[in-house]
Amino acid sequence: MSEPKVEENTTQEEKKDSVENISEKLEASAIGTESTNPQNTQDKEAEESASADASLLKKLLRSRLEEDNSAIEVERQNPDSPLYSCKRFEDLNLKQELLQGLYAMGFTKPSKIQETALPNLLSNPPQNLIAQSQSGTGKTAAFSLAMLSRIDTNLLYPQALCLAPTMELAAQITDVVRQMGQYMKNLKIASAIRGNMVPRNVELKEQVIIGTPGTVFDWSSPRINAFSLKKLRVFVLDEADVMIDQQGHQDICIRIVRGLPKDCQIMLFSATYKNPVIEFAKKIVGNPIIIRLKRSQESLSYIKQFYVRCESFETKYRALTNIFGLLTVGQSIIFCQTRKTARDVVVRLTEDGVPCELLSGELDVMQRAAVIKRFREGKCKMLITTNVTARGIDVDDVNLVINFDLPIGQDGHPEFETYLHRIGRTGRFGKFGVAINFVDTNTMGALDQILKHFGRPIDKLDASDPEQIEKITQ
Ligand SMILES: Nc1ncnc2c1ncn2[C@@H]1O[C@H](COP(=O)(O)OP(=O)(O)OP(=O)(O)O)[C@@H](O)[C@H]1O
Repeated sequence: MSEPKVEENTTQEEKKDSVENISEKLEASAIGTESTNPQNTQDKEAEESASADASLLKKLLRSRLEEDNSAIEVERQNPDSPLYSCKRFEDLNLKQELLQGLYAMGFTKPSKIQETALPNLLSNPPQNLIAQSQSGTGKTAAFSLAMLSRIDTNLLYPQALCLAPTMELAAQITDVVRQMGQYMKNLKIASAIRGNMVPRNVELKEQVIIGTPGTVFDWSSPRINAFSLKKLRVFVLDEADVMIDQQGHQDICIRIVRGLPKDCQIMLFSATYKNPVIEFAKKIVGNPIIIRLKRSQESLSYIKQFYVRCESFETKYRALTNIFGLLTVGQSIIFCQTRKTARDVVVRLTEDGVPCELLSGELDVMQRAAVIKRFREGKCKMLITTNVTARGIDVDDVNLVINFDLPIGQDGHPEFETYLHRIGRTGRFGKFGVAINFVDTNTMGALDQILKHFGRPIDKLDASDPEQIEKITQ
């Protein structure tokens, strides 16, 4: 049996128009693939004009990306923005070594959720919290600071536990906590994800455990007995709505909550909560402070949303390759509804010589970790995936998300929360992002519902029109 994977730190270290002709226009500007539509081969001029559009767009996007830092400053001055704050980290009563960690990460001011949640989270006696804040607004940093503030690194046993729905997300949180706690002496972090094993009946020395529910529960069970829930001071549920709403996760999460001592602080964080989920959460979390967003605040104004009308896999695929010719700045994520579609897209792109990688549940643990690592490092620029990557993954160079398929539930209705989480992979912490939805006759109604639900514009996209292209970057 191997040792647990341990992260150790010592001293350093809406308005909707009908879209009809975008795919034909895009077909004329296919880049990296041969046009398969003979009607379009006639028009060489269209190709040249599309290529000029492409370079215009690239320039605009580049300048937009360069403006990002000042855009964040502008957001910070706007009281309606999720990045607005009137406090400084120095006002939040954080330990000196945590402030150092924040400075090392380049964080200068807290975001709204951080300045609102942290005083509550750090107060004594500890208070429970159910918090909502838009994607990419610093929830992870908020609860990581709270966990690190509550632990005593002189005590060598688990005191803080954080659960996340996927191992990629758990690994990402582990990274954030490690960076933030880099100046805390003796800090040790254990990563409880599938594949990491621990010896039986030997208490872990790590003060923080971050993992997925199954493995964490296993480690705490009498069979493994690697830590005691009863000794925890802080318990965090990230992506809390899915953790308490999804079969499989729910049972384990509830069993873990029931095993916690009465004075253990419980924090739930997510960008989305359905009302019944909040009601249920209130029942399992004693006397919580609740921070909620109005529906109109849930989606971010700096993620521009568009849609392209495509009636088949072929037209979607052509639209994809053409848009890609236009939007090659930074990195992108393409969401498909099924593993099969994701695989089919990857196969086609690969045949056409377009570098991309697949990340879906059909890959094993090691393969998934390797793909996400390459994506994070920028070695992979285009990720084709399913909902497995919809939540939480934070790669700040992602400036384009494409919904190759809209997220539609088995009941035929759009999955609003999944939509928001997917598009929230771009537009991180005030950065500019673009989300493009491919819709056909069957899903146009779902797009309409998404538009009405969030009350944000989802504009018609016509890539042959320079004005429209310019609109993308405004
Ligand atoms: N105060 C801050 N100053 C600067 N950057 C920050 C700050 N807080 C967080 N960030 C950065 O913003 C990005 C998004 O933060 P984070 O991943 O915590 O968002 P989130 O709200 O948890 O997102 P999601 O809802 O997608 O899980 C990260 O790259 C993080 O490093």
